[in-house]
Amino acid sequence: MRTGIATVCLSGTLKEKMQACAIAGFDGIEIFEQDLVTSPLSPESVRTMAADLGLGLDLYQPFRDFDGVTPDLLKANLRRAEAKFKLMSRLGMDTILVCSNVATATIDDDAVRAEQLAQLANLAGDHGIKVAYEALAWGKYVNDYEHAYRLVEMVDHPNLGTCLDSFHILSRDWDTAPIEGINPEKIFFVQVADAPKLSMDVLSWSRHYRVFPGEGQFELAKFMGHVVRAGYTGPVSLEVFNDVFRQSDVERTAVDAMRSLIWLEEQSAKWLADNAGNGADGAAAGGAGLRRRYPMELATLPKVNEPAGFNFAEVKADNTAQLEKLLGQLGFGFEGRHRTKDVQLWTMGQARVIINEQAASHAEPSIAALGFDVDSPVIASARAQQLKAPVVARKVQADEEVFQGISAPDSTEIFLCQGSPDGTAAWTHEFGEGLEHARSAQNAVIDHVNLAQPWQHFDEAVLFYTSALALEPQPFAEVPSPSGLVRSQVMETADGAVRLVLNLAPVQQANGPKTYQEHIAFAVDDLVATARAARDRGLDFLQIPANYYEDLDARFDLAPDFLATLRELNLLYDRDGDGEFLHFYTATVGSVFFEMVERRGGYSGYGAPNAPVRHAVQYDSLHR
Ligand SMILES: O=C(O)c1ccc(O)c(O)c1
Ligand SMILES: [Mg+2]
Repeated sequence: MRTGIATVCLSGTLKEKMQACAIAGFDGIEIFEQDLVTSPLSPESVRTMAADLGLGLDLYQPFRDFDGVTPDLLKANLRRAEAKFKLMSRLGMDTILVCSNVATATIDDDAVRAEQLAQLANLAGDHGIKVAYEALAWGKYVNDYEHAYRLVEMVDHPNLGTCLDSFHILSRDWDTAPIEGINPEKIFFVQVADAPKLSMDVLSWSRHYRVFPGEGQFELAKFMGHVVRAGYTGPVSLEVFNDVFRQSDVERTAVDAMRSLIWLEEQSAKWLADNAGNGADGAAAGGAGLRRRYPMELATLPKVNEPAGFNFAEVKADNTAQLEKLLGQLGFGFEGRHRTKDVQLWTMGQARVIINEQAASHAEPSIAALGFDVDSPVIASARAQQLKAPVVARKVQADEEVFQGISAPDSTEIFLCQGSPDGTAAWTHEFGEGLEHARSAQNAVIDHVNLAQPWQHFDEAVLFYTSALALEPQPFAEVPSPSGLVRSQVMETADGAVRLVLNLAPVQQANGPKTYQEHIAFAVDDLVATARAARDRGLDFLQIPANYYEDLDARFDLAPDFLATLRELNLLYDRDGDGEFLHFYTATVGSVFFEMVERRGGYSGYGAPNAPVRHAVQYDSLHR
């Protein structure tokens, strides 16, 4: 698959954008007109620079408001087009995107449009230029890709084809199957963008909220599957208008973009394999089940299953006393120090927490690393690296387990560990004898981990965990908090063994308290007993307001004894059609706190109705 990206996706000058695209490994770019018009570089130097960087200049765009106009306007439009064709020959470019008329069309007649597009195609032919006509979702008369293609067929000129843009097609919910019926010679260009499903006017949605494939909710593998089956072999190019990406670090965004195409390529191949034998493919393949080859080559990636569970969580601090105290009070036992590193191991049943003492001085406790159980750490690491995940190097001694580590977008280190059927971890032998602690007899596992994401890396994080770790993004929620509306996105495995919650922290106020907090939640079988024991050990619970319990009673009509127990122990409660959920939180140290949960029945949520209470209490304690 030939990869591309429009310069409009990125921040910086044209030169910076081109360099970042080359570093990220793109085959070609679309030059967005504004980027050239505002550049000090001559068209000739852009051409040379692209050649030096090994970047194809695949599309010049956009040319607007051409078709369906009065004769006077048509004359002016053809003059404008000719100037662009001449410019393109200086750039050494041969394809221009013409989008359907939004502003100046006054004649709604396909015969007129076809006649005008034919004149444009003739002129383009004189300059050796190909015109890719794209239906904008908000085009005045042409806003549907099949309509745009009908016009291309009516004109039937070698210099006129169509551009398919997934956003314009999927935002309008157009059926994508008819793409297979398009003559592949007439698909001059394909643009891809994902988006969250939002209800707003489609122009605003398109201009501000597009995201890279895998970061939104569109069925892009299916879209691409139809494009591939149509027989298209040209560039598949990202065109993502996004307010955040346009102000983020350009090299980093280009890598995020490239990751999305590598992932989309794999997902498209998978869609084609899963859907072999239906639609046009069935007829071509001569029946179900036959794998066929398509003109477009689709690369695959090392395959991984979703992780089987958390292997460990690691918290880092320069002063670890508070963390040790909290874990001890929760019922964790100290298993000892590592033979060669300044780290401690604390466990409760199968929940393993590493306290890393190597943090820089004055570093407050924060979640530094997460280990996941995978079938094959080497294969999982190969996949992540092919998806351009940065590798984390950790020093190991000869007889120690080698961890395959990658760095997540928020710099959390992700370790891919060898899972074991009984949930134990071989590396724990590297830790010396611990002190005897009055540890809990209860089993525990890591239930979920909640990571605070910097606002500019949130979408990147969703794609990272989806593509590299095979977690499934769930629809995101918004949690009201005194410091803002917190966007919360659950990423989990189908069986719920791994649940990661990504929270977009509200922007930090200059002199305000820290809004950045994250936590590790452990599941136990008997939360009330765990809470009682923790209270007896002096645990500092997050104090839940009395109003909460009144509301709880109003909503759930709880038995008075049970309600009294919840109130007494600062427990929170939720219930749905599948089961019940009990949980409590510790006070925060640095940016970290812990949660203990008990799931009853098939409850699979996180106590979402209780999240605003937690946020409010934490905010309050920071302001005190
Ligand atoms: O928003 C626009 O104007 C615009 C321009 C060119 C495109 O290819 C597109 O999809 C949208
Ligand atoms: Mg487009």
